[in-house]
Amino acid sequence: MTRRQRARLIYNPSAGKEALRNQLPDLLDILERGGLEVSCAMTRGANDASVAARQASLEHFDYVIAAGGDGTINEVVNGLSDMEYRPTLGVLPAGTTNDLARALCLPRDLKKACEIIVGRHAMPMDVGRIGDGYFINIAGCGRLTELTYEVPSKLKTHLGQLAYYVKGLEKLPGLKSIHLDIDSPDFAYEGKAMLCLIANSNSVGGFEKLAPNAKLHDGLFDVILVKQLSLPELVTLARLALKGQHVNSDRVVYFQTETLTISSPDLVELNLDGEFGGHLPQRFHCLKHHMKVLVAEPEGTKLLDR
Ligand SMILES: Nc1ncnc2c1ncn2[C@@H]1O[C@H](COP(=O)(O)OP(=O)(O)OP(=O)(O)O)[C@@H](O)[C@H]1O
Repeated sequence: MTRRQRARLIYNPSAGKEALRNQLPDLLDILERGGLEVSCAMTRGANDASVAARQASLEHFDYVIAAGGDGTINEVVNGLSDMEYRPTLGVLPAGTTNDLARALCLPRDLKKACEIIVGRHAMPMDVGRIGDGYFINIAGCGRLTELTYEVPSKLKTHLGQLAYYVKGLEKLPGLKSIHLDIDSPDFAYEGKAMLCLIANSNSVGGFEKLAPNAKLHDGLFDVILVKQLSLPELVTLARLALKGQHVNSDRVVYFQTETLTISSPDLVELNLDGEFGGHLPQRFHCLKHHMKVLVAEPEGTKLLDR
């Protein structure tokens, strides 16, 4: 008799609008009926998801299911990325923005997302490495990126995605540029910038066209640098970004690369998948196909063809 495959469900009960708490029994039922033997690990605070993911790797689970927002998925990927054996990742998008789930075309409905997990259709996914840490969607620097971890969790629970825009509007008038020195085999830049994003996926901060050519499995980062600009120019650019047309602006530099170094004479904070990720200088590497992730069968095939 073949053994049932084992999954460790790592869930953050505080993520998003706290929908996981009520739905957990139903979700476990779908996973079990789909032939998975599931055990759970609930997070209580920072780094718990990383520790639980590492443990699941040591115990040779077939799958690790990350249930929460991008912060929880980031922790799970950080826990797994250094391990020799990396279970296939499943995602239950229970956060506020859910950038990875958007990039993977996963449904927001958690029951439907469980159906996709039991379908067991895996595709390869790149992971970004920076120092001894990892990211899946995005690394960013510039004052605008700092707002993502300044949004209080209570505000996100009540307002969802809107909480980010409220915080963004509050910050806009005081926004200052920073000096960046970017070096890569594909492009170099030295000068003032409002923002620099190193994208692994096409969905960043809920904007699905911010890095329009980014693919999760191409082994490349899409780098988007916004040069110094005035407040009205920034508003115009944000409007273009909704349609993916900002990359044609002369205020934007857009290129793809496997590796790059960013430094600055200023004290510049880094944002990794929406959380604080240390300071510049840093070297970034895109680790091609470092993980496997579960997706819907026709969607996953389309994603690979894109
Ligand atoms: N039980 C818990 N109670 C409160 N905070 C928690 C708990 N477990 C984990 N956390 C914290 O939750 C954060 C990650 O949240 P996550 O990204 O999953 O959801 P979110 O912030 O609602 O969604 P998004 O990242 O999409 O905005 C981490 O900073 C982690 O320390």
